[in-house]
Amino acid sequence: MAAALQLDRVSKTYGAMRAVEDVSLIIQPGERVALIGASGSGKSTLIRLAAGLILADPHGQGTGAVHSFGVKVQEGGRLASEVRAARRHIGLVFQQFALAGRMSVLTNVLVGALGRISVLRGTLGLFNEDERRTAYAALAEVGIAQHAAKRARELSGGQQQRVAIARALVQGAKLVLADEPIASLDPKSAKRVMDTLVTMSRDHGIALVVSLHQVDYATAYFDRVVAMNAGRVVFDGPASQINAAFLTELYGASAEELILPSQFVVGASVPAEIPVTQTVS
Ligand SMILES: Nc1ncnc2c1ncn2[C@@H]1O[C@H](COP(=O)(O)OP(=O)(O)OP(=O)(O)O)[C@@H](O)[C@H]1O
Repeated sequence: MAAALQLDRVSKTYGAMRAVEDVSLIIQPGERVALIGASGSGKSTLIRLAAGLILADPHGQGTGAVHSFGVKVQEGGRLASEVRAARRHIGLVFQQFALAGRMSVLTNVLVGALGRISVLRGTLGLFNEDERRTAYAALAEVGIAQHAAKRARELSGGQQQRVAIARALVQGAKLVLADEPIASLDPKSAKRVMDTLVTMSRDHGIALVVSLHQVDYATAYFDRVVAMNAGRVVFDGPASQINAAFLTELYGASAEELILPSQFVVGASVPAEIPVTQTVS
């Protein structure tokens, strides 16, 4: 089967700043990968490139290409003609909860169905009973069905992230790209959102790429970690290899940003070197 995500020699330059430099990456269907790196290392840019939200630098034939499940997203600095088909199976979860705050939670989840229904029906919000049932079931799956009728903005940050996950489920996403989904959340909500993302991936065989600042979450929830520094992939391997000493080797002084004392233990695989200030059962 084609890779869930394949990046071939992708770069992105902003003015004189190389945000992403010559990155090639393959994520298999159903695979879960944490993308780590200090602030400014290129994680968000890489995720946006993967989703076709921004264009890679034009490099010529065969480079700067992004494919998802064999469907081209972009190549050589141009969006592919089939990008809409690719986006249909790519779910997105962002740090800033990208929901329509005034609309109901259920409607926000139904937006996930828009790729499959007519523009007119979607614009008028004419979702049928089946679609509503599916959206409701997705909300139940992420544990917030009781909030279906509320306006999205009335929900907490963690609950809003779970709405975004439910939307990806309704979309029928086969790949979910989550850009710092827990950056604005308290530790308890962060754990809940990570649990929900990983459960969604496992239960539905959805490939998952999550960019994270907090390395302890990466090691607790993922088998594979991709580490970026100054736009480049500097490590791609088992999470078990990641500890404070290794991060210092990779990042020097900026490793501190990634291995700040955890607020709580998120899993047994938190590296022993990371000081833990408080334990929550
Ligand atoms: N739209 C933009 N215009 C100019 N420079 C940008 C833009 N987006 C990102 N950059 C720069 O590209 C580099 C990589 O940024 P990016 O946001 O991808 O990093 P990041 O690892 O996600 O950081 P953070 O963890 O702080 O979100 C940074 O130096 C950033 O300032």
